[in-house]
Amino acid sequence: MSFQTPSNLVAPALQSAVADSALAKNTFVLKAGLAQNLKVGWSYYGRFVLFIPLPIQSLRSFPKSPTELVINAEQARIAEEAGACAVMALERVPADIRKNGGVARMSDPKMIREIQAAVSIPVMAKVRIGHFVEAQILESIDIDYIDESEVLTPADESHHIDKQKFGVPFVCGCKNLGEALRRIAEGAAMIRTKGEAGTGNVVEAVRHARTLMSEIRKVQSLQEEELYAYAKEIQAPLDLVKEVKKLGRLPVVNFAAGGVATPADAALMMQLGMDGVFVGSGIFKSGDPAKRAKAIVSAVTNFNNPKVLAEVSEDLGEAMVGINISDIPNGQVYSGRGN
Ligand SMILES: O=C(CO)[C@H](O)[C@H](O)COP(=O)(O)O
Repeated sequence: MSFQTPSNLVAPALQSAVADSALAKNTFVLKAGLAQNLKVGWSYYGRFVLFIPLPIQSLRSFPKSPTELVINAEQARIAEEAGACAVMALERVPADIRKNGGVARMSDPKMIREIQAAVSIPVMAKVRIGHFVEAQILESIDIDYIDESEVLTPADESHHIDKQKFGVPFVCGCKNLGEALRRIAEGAAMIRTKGEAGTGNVVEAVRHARTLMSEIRKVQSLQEEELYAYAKEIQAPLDLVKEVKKLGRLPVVNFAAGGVATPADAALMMQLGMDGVFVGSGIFKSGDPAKRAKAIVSAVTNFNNPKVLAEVSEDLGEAMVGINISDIPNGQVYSGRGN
């Protein structure tokens, strides 16, 4: 496998694409070009990108009131109009998966096709950890990216999907460097922190980002001969540990995910060194998803500018209420799934 090194050359193009789409309300500028980039394995540097996982039932029902949690067809484009570079098609945002319980599986392909038809930006969809047949099905319907996600109920407690066998790129979650490198060795083209999805609580995403970044700094400080023992300690392939030392970062794009609920949360994750942000429940469980989505896009782009962050944080309406991690019942801590 060859690893794609982030290329700063592509960053300005991507940045302007996001800015353009925010300006040109109904003009969707992140089209095939970006999809192509996604498919060739994230050969660009996605620092200014925001992903907004999109609840799929939004295409099927209209809200009964402004605070209705089910989102309508218009809102299917919220993410796109807000400047997101991709959407994640799923039936329920993680907060609802958490609330409803039961076994969470890959979404109905018909529903995913509806999302593909509704937006022009790339569409991602989730499979259960280890469920390679769900991945084969998604690949067959030309999904742009597969998320092998701990938010769904794991299908295999010991094995992740061998992602090298697929043409479609995969994203996987991690809590630390060892986990990230194991997923990359299996073929993941993108990594995200796991955080604790559906809680509206950023604390776990922060923990995972800090752990990952400090372990990357540790690798950089080690001498070559010390890498062997460290690779063994974190249970990661030696060649990838060496690659991290050389690059001073993961060899693939790394986004924050799980619990981001405010523009400040998104900027926090960016300042901690993430390349972009996934946001789902924090937007679609808030009082004004459209406004919050735009604000979060702006926060990701202007993550180092407190004045802009203050402006976009104003008057956003009700935020997602959120859950304290200590209140999550045993077995419902998603970040512990699939190590
Ligand atoms: O796809 C994901 C994980 O597979 C989500 O992007 C992520 O975890 C979103 O969580 P939240 O709803 O808390 O924003």
